[in-house]
Amino acid sequence: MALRAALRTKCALSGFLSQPSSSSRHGRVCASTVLAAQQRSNSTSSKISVDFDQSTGVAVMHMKSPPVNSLSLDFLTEFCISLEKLEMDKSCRGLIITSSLPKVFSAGLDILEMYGKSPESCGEFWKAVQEMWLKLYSSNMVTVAAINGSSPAGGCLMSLTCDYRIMVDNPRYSIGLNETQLGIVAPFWFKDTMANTVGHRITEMALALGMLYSPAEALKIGLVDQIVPEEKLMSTAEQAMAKWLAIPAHARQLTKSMMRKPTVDRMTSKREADVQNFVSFITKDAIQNSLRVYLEMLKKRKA
Ligand SMILES: CCCCC/C=C\C/C=C\CCC/C=C/C(=O)SCCNC(=O)CCNC(=O)[C@H](O)C(C)(C)COP(=O)(O)OP(=O)(O)OC[C@H]1O[C@@H](n2cnc3c(N)ncnc32)[C@H](O)[C@@H]1OP(=O)(O)O
Repeated sequence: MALRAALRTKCALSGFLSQPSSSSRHGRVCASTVLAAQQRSNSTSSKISVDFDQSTGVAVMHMKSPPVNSLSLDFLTEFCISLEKLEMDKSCRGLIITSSLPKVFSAGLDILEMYGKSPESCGEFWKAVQEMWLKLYSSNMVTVAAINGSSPAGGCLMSLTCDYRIMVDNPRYSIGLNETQLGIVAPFWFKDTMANTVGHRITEMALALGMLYSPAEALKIGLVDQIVPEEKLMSTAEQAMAKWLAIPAHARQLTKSMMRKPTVDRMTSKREADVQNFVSFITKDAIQNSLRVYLEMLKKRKA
């Protein structure tokens, strides 16, 4: 609860839509850069750890919530707090998001947060999902997803919010918005985020069929930007980051805002209604039944 209270306070202070402005980090004299004797810092919470290299201004966020980095309320809360801290540190210009777990980037939203829960819990959970999306999609930092494992549904959404996606070329990994396979529906802002990346028609078909793509297929439709062997993932992410950071920050940030603001505005203007929609949808008996069947299928597949 303390974490959630901390997050609420931080969010109230910073707002969600940090627009690039004359006070953006570009060109600022940065106290932490000047004063820091230590070039690297590390912060760790139970589900996230962050390595920040002050010499490059790039942080690497490692998701480390076994077994599958599912996006539970606690995970999302820690994630948003870490993100907010980096966003407020003007010496941090870039963020690489990756997983510390083998085989899985993120299994998406934690199904157990949506199954058998009260409407109030579901509402609190959904607000945290919205917040993660808003913070990432409107971040002033350059964001790179280093996708080192499967990344279905909410995991795919998290990747899609980044500026650039690099995935390990392993055909056993998959990525996509597979919600319909669970008997649920990707909300409009998941759909918008994917359509902004791969276009309307591909999104329509992908969402309707709940498609999960191999890395090679994902590259072909533009769902990821690059595929690389596992051992080259982080060096490629660093190279991509350097390329994006070489662009004048104010120009890059204004361009990002110009491209993403209509989508962000649409979501923020419907935020409350979206929570109500989610709660009334997910608590329906038929939807709860679909989630139960899906959870059983996951367990059977394992056995
Ligand atoms: C017009 C009206 C519209 C209204 C619309 C309004 C609102 C919208 C409504 C709803 C929107 C919801 C959006 C939902 C988004 C999501 O992200 S849903 C989650 C989707 N995720 C998945 O389908 C992934 C499922 N998992 C897997 O496929 C695999 O686990 C894997 C990620 C590929 C990893 O495989 P593997 O390494 O083999 O691990 P296991 O399968 O053995 O799993 C280990 C344990 O983890 C549990 N688990 C897996 N995924 C999840 C998850 N997402 N949540 C919770 N738990 C998960 C799995 O059951 C195993 O548990 P046990 O060890 O057996 O206890």
